[in-house]
Amino acid sequence: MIDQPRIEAAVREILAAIGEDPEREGLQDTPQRVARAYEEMFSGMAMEAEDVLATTFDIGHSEMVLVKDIPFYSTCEHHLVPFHGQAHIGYIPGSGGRVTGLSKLARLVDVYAKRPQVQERLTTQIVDALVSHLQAAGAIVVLECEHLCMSMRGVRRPGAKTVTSAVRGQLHDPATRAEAMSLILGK
Ligand SMILES: Nc1nc2c(ncn2[C@@H]2O[C@H](COP(=O)(O)OP(=O)(O)OP(=O)(O)O)[C@@H](O)[C@H]2O)c(=O)[nH]1
Ligand SMILES: [Zn+2]
Repeated sequence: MIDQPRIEAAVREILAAIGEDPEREGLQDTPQRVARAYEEMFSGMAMEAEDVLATTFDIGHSEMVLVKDIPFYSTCEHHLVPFHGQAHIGYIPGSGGRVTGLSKLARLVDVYAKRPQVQERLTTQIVDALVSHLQAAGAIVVLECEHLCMSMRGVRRPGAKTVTSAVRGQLHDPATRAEAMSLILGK
């Protein structure tokens, strides 16, 4: 649980610091709104990957499962502004052939995306969770993101895409990796 009164006090302070009047009508409820928004944006702080991946099915499928174009939003830990994009997640079930529900892969993204993040760590945390908690024999995660800290401020390059990838286990095999990448890129 995040400390809502503390966020509210901090937001009031920021508003005053930029020269605003936190008591003017339009801003009176803003600290509470921001606190509620942060509760959602940082909800991953209270979630564990193992809980999300606890539901598994033994359907004897030992080939790659890939869910692509999973939209997500995260928060850049350097500037506390959003970065967002699409996640592509593939894994090869472990020797028991256990797979998880497809929606759980999108939930797994949120466990780590809904925290202050950098894209590289988000990528490796997702891929490592598939190995640790789903016992996947191989896993690949590719993230394609736009960082608002690069678009709306600073270097101001809207549209620039950052692509990160991480592979584990059997996905190190060049042919398997190439198959995954062609499935991901074959839009
Ligand atoms: N590697 C990596 N860098 C990121 C990510 N998100 C933001 N950044 C970068 O973090 C860097 C922070 O650089 P600093 O020089 O400390 O901060 P800054 O003065 O605000 O930098 P500018 O954004 O260039 O104005 C910037 O280059 C951002 O583009 C990310 O997910 N991964
Ligand atoms: Zn940033």
